[in-house]
Amino acid sequence: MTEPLVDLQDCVHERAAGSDRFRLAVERFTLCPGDQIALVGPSGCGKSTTLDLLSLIVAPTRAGRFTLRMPQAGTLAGTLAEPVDVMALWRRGARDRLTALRAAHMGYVLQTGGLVPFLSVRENVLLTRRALGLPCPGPAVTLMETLGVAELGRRLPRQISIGQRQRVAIARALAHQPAVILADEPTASLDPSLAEGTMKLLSAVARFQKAALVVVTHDHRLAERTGLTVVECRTGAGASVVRHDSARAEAAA
Ligand SMILES: Nc1ncnc2c1ncn2[C@@H]1O[C@H](COP(=O)(O)OP(=O)(O)OP(=O)(O)O)[C@@H](O)[C@H]1O
Repeated sequence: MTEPLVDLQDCVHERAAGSDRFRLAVERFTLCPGDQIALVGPSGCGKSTTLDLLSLIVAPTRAGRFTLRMPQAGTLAGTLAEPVDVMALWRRGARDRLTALRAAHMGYVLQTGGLVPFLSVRENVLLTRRALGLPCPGPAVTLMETLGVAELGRRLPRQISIGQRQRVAIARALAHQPAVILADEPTASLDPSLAEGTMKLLSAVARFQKAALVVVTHDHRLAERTGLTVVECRTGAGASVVRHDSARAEAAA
């Protein structure tokens, strides 16, 4: 059985804004190498919050288990290192360690690209590689060619189209070869024909790099056409619930 990269069990995140209370219960969530998941559900159900939990940006209020087991440096989805107890890191307030884990092993694609406006396309793509001290450009050249943005390297983000910006954002998220790619509505700002091509490219490059992919999307059908496993964030009595156990799904197949 494949070992999960991410393993959450009985994880709860609660927040209050004024008199509004929000409660998200991740009953179980495992993410294995090669998984490609689309997280869908009604507006406000907690899809982005789930992504923020997975990307170590938001702390769980409590968790029965929250571990990360990432590939050892330089093995690209090969041998997995010993599990890291993420919940223990949050309890200890070890934010530097959480930030380092996120930077080394995760890539994040935002809805509107989030590119640094005063850096060229090439420097945007290389940003995380440089921060991690990895050789540059490394695999970024092939990645930019695959995503059709290699010719745009010298331009600034404002000098390219919105569709190109999203493909640059995908290149940036993958350039340091993270084990996990998280994307929040990566095609929402694109027209439907561009959205389909971009989602399929994201899926293809993630598969090529052997990274696991979690995409938040409103477009259930696009997720299915792309071949992503659809996981629903359900709203219930007083809480939203997410459940996905890819390790079990594989065992049952
Ligand atoms: N920074 C915040 N402070 C307080 N409440 C927040 C904050 N961000 C989100 N929320 C609330 O938390 C709940 C979950 O929000 P979240 O963004 O995770 O939902 P979502 O499913 O991604 O929504 P959408 O599909 O509309 O983007 C909502 O009730 C939202 O209003």
